[in-house]
Amino acid sequence: MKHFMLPRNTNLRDPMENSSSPNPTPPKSKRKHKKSSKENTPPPDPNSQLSPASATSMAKSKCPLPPRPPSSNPLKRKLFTETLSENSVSGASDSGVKVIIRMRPPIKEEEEGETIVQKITGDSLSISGQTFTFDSVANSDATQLDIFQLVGAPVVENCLAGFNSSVFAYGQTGSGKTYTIWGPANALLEENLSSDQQGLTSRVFQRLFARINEEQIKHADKQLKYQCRCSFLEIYNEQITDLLDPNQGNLQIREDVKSGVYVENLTEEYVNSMRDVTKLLLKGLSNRRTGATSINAESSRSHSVFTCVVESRCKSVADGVSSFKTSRINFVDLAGSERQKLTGAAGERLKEAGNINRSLSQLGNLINILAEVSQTGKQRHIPYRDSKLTFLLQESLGGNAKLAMVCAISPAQSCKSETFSTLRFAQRAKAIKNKAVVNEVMQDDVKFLREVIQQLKDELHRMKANGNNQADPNAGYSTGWNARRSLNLLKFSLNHPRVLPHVDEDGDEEMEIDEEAVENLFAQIGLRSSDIYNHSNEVTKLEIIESDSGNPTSEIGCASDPGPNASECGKARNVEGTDAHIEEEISEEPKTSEIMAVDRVEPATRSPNIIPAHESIQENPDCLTIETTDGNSPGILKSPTSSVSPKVNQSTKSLRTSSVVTALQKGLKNDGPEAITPTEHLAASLHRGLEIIGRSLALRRSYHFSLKPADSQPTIAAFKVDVGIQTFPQDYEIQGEEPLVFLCTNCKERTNLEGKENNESSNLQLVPVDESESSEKTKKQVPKAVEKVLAGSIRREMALEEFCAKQASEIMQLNRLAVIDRCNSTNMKENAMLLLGRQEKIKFFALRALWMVFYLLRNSWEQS
Ligand SMILES: Nc1ncnc2c1ncn2[C@@H]1O[C@H](COP(=O)(O)OP(=O)(O)OP(=O)(O)O)[C@@H](O)[C@H]1O
Repeated sequence: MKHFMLPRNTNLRDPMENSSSPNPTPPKSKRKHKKSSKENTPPPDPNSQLSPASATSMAKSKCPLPPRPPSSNPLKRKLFTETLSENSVSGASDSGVKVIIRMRPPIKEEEEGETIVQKITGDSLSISGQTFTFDSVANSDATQLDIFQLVGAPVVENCLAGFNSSVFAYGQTGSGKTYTIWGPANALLEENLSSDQQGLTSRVFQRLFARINEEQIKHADKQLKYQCRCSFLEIYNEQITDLLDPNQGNLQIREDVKSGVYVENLTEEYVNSMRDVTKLLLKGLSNRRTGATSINAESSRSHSVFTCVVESRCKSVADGVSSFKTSRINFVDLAGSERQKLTGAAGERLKEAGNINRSLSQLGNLINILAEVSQTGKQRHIPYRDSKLTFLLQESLGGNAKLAMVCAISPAQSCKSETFSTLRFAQRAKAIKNKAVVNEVMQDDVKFLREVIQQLKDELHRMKANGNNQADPNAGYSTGWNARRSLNLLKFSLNHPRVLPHVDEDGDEEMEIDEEAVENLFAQIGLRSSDIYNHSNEVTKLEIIESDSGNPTSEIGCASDPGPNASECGKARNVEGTDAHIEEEISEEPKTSEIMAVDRVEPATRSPNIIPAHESIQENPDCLTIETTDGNSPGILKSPTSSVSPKVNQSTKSLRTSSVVTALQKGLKNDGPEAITPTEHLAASLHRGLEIIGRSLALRRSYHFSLKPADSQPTIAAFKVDVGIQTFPQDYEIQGEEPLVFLCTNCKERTNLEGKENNESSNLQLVPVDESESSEKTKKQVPKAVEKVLAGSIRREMALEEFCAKQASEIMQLNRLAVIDRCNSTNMKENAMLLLGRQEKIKFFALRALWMVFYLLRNSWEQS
């Protein structure tokens, strides 16, 4: 049951903790929870013996109650089902609605008339030659005890087992619903407690208290304790009234993720004995709206719902682990359907009848839909909110509750049409499948989740601390890094080992281009695309050459250590077989450095429009890194080499915006204390990069990649646009004079690059080439290669984003479960995920923007 009529936050509270008193402290609520001082000594049980099934159920249980359950709250239940160990969860049981037909004896006026309903067998009847079959058919001579044994006894055992249960009485006015559920009013009086007229509710409570007593004695070693609290309400003309405090009218139904559906401000009172319950029943029933109709002198004009929440706690003798169970029993006496013609209702009665019929028709409609869903498996909208009744009782209708429907009928010919209607309703109700689960939480589970929450809190604090430390050049990176660690932590905590989905980076799928988005991007960074295209007239052609010869020029960018010794980053490693490509994956251990292969790039003629990397780094650290291995190189264009189809190899994976942030923050440090956010850095970088590219585009320069043959001439240093890689041209030596040696601070490996074989991946170079010698094919290949690089990165980022979203949803579920320790960490953890999401979004945005720019470039080249 979805916490219907339960005060907020009461479901998983532990009122019995530290309480040896049989009368625990009432929950905090506007509703009253009156303790009873009565002894929990059940009166003699007039009802029949325990069912064998229940005895078996008890015997099997480790604690006296059946297997461990998910929570009654669907969200909590889901989380438990998904995250906790097998033995802590019992599966949901699909249970059909139990339908019992009860035929009342003919009343005086009907005695002379014809009886049209005949019971055929224990579960079937016939009416006007038509046969109907249900779970049970109770003839007019069936006693209240018979009905208790059919319906009430299972309710008690289910309740003790931790299942929610509901009993609905449905039928036309005067058919015996009230009689069945409550019994005649005088049967509730103390002197008549053993009367055979007693209604179902009284009998259930008698049995319940007897069983509770029995179980507590039997499992005293496990400190088994029970606690019951009750509420009583009516829905009259679509308004809810508290029958235990009728001054509280027009109560509102609320729903939240923690408590499910409940009635705000509804009185709840603790009950420890039959006497307590009787008192409440008498009080509530006397406050019910009744009225005389031609069929029933005391007709109920409202739906009334009596609810009892039973909570239990026990401790396993073996391991000392406590378990908490919560179950709920609803007794629902529906107002009777009536035909105005038949009842002769007028005035207020007529208005009531209209409301009653409307409400019952909405219930019928809901039952039809639920029956259809159960039979066909089709997903449909279930209109629970059509009426107060269905909204309030939604958990009983197709949800987490075992439902029994007692359909009362009259045998009289005059009621034929109504009886048919009731039987058809009963048939449809029979088709509904509920999913009742045992509502139990183990202390171990609570402990585990508390630990996870604490870890997440700590992680969030660390992230925040790092994120706020703008002056620290490492801040951005470490924040990003911690975000990854958080994901790992989550992955670990939630016991969901998973890796980022593999993305084929070299895939050739076309990416969708949003021209408008490109324009927006330009606008955002303060440029108009037209400005860019009309910027300059110089013609230069750059080519990325893949060299497999000696003298490979490689840069190993130390992306992860942009601190004070950042200049040491980009230290030597043998390019071959080194970390030429960095897989962007979540690893359990933090990586202290990311080493990226960058190719030596030689400048063409030193165009004023092309900014050397070292200048750009010194003058404007925010720009995209354009590096040169030799800032002093003469501006001689190298003869183009024959082009080979470019391979976007592993080095392309070095396009990482996480490094951008790092690099930018390094620059930030050099620039002084002024705090610039990573987003601003990114925007500035894009601005600068686009400007450069735009100028080149305006000059109708062609960029393309080629594979440089092994025997190619040493290239002259040129510029290379390498997104997100911090370069340190000052560390470069002119090729041929000194071996190029770079050492990463972290790995401290020193490798002489000279004369070593080059990994293909490290040899991408951007060099000026003669346009005339470039083939059309090559022209197209250049942007395509870049496109692939960017597309791959974008896909990877998208995958990461998707992963983050999944993790976020898991955290959300975890947050919902956080009711267990009443921690207010929901927002914190959500913020954490937002933070994670933002990091990834920045990267994704940057890559996407660059990809768009290159796409435009390609178009332009193709056109030219
Ligand atoms: N099984 C029964 N045995 C004896 N009397 C019965 C039985 N069922 C109903 N009655 C009597 O029939 C009358 C109408 O019953 P009841 O008030 O329970 O009908 P109802 O379905 O609740 O009607 P309404 O919907 O108008 O409230 C009552 O006087 C009740 O005592």
